[in-house]
Amino acid sequence: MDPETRDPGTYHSPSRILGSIIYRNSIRFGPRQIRVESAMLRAYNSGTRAAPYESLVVADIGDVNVNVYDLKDTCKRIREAYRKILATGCIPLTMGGDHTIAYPILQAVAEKHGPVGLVHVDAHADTSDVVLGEKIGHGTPFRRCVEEGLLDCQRVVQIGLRGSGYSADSYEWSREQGFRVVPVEECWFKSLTPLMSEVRAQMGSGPVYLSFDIDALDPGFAPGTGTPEIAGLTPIQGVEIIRGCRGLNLVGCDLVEVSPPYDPTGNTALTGANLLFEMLCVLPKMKYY
Ligand SMILES: N=C(N)NCCCC(=O)O
Ligand SMILES: [Mn+2]
Ligand SMILES: [Mn+2]
Repeated sequence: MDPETRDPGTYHSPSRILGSIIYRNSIRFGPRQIRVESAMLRAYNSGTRAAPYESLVVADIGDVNVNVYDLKDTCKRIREAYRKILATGCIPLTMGGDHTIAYPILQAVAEKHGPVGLVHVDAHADTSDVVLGEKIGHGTPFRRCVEEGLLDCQRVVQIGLRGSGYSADSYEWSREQGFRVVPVEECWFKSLTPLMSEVRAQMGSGPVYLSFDIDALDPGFAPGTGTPEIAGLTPIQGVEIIRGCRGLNLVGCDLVEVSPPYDPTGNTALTGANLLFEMLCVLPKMKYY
């Protein structure tokens, strides 16, 4: 389709290689829709018997005042906001927004905790150096984090990676840093509970950040996202991963890339809300009946 005749609401841009990258935007409306769908959540976790509201002080503290016209300024605003949030002793659970937000959040997290472990659940490694000419974007956060020493690379795992890539081995850079890479093919047709036993051993007792890109799930379950990739994880596997984080020294979590315009049933936002609840239920000092 001729770039000039495309629907102005759809963002296309020639890639450096073939075709074009089609990024379905409006991710910034994700938090609003996740809040709407979170109305269905109850107080206790029937699967794990966790009682989050008996264990912790839990609050929705609202949105960071981002700059929708300037991504770099938005990152600065997020970093400054999270410095203040973390100074209170809070463990933030963040709704994205696209995966760019993990970079400024981890800048603030590492300032407080030092280089942290990372459980990264995603279809994409998000370790590109430059995408569409930009160093800051949702395809580059973890490259920037490594460059700035924010991650304890031997304690990083990336789970669910898949899809077409910019090179034959899209995960080479991750492995070169010392990350454990778990491509989706190693997840197909199996419970991820055994994998999470290995991840807990890898993470040890040090601080860990959990970053969950909703596009880790198969688009049949979570179509409302900007860069869907087929043959993904099931919601059951997503829950297994999060529940497998029980006992880790979690210092922060996020759930990113929910795009409401592509989520007509609301199921993607509903799944995001439930995954965030599961994250709440594995935080340190949780009471279980
Ligand atoms: N959805 C996230 N976080 N990243 C997608 C990157 C897609 C790309 O660079 O082509
Ligand atoms: Mn991502
Ligand atoms: Mn992704």
